[in-house]
Amino acid sequence: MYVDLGNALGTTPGVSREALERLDGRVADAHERIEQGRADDEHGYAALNLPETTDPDEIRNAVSRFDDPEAVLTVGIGGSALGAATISEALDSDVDAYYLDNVDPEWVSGLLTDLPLDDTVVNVVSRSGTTAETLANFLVVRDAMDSAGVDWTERTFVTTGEEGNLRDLADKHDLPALPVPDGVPGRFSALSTVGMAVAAIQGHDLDALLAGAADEADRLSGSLFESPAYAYGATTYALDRRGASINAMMPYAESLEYFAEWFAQLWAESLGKDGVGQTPARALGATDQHSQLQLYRAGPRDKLVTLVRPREKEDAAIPETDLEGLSYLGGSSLGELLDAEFEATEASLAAADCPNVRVEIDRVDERGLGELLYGMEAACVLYGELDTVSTFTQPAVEWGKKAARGLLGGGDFEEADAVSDKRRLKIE
Ligand SMILES: O=P(O)(O)OC[C@H]1O[C@](O)(CO)[C@@H](O)[C@@H]1O
Repeated sequence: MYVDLGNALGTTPGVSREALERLDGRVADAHERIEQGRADDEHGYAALNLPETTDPDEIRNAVSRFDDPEAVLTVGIGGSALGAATISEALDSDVDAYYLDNVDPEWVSGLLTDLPLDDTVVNVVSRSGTTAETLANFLVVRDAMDSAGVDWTERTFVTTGEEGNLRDLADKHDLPALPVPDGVPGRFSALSTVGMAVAAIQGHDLDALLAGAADEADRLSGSLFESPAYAYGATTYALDRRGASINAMMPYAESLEYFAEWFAQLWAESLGKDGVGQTPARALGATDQHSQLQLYRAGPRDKLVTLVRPREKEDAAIPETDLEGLSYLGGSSLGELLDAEFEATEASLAAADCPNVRVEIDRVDERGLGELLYGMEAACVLYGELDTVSTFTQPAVEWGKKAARGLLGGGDFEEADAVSDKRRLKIE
């Protein structure tokens, strides 16, 4: 992973090189704390050990019984789906990957109608084993398989913790079960059993994913000027402290669209604590140049833009044309145009004094994804240390979970009654 901070220096909001040099002392202290946490396999910090602790053979063996299915359907939500989706959506495979990570009935029913259930592997993923959306979707999928005359126990494996409803189900029906890594919150689990089982079924190179991550891990050091991951984490932190409370993650590759969604959970759920936290905005280049860029360039000075691209990509020629005014396109290529758009957007933001950071990988392959996923995770951990937040918890999500369960009659939750139907001003 390569990071270029040039367009974050002296912008508005902006950070100076001197300020980064002053911050580097705190980066060194944070790095020491992170390394100690890794050495002690502490909750959360253990995520940064995954390049060594994830066993690709364990994953490959667990799914080896599913011989070349037409499709793999993941039933999970949040970190239990987004890591796998980021990897599978970025890479080509003959095995189609689908994700049920919401409980929209029309969407779920439509997908199950279209899926070849007799040739689909179902991957049910939940660290806690109790997430309502995941378990509800699993029950619906199992019923659809029953109705289709498919033996669901022959086509289902689970990835879950040692306890919970999902573990009980696996034990009861002797389902293949992968463990979730200890001490790794879901949003940090892409490079583990949670995020890599689908990649294994799709035939992707798990070792290259982990090798890319290991490369980035090897570059973590006591200075942001030596580590792309820390450079990104420290600079986004410094910009947030100076007013850039929004970070628009804008990859210039359709294959990285899911990566922006994964990044949003990583950044929001890790850093949004006790009244602070930089808001991730999901964007896509070049598409959002015709959508959100107006706000990024001419709106409030409260954001930075992260521009991500692969340095190499397969290309497609733009045919020559004699159409009036289009000669500049003909004979060029879509890749050249996309690169020109990337660089023009970068320059446009810089010309308007808007902070932006360039992040590049060699190409969107397993190694590049490993670097990018690990690099952003390490950047997030550093940011959390600098912002002195509890990076690896997510207590604020619990209220809504209990309320939803209470509203369904799954448990008493007075607060839900206290709030619902009180604050209404219905305009109908
Ligand atoms: O893997 P689980 O336990 O089903 O949780 C799914 C997601 O829900 C959360 O716990 C938030 O509710 C995320 O942190 C997690 O990635």
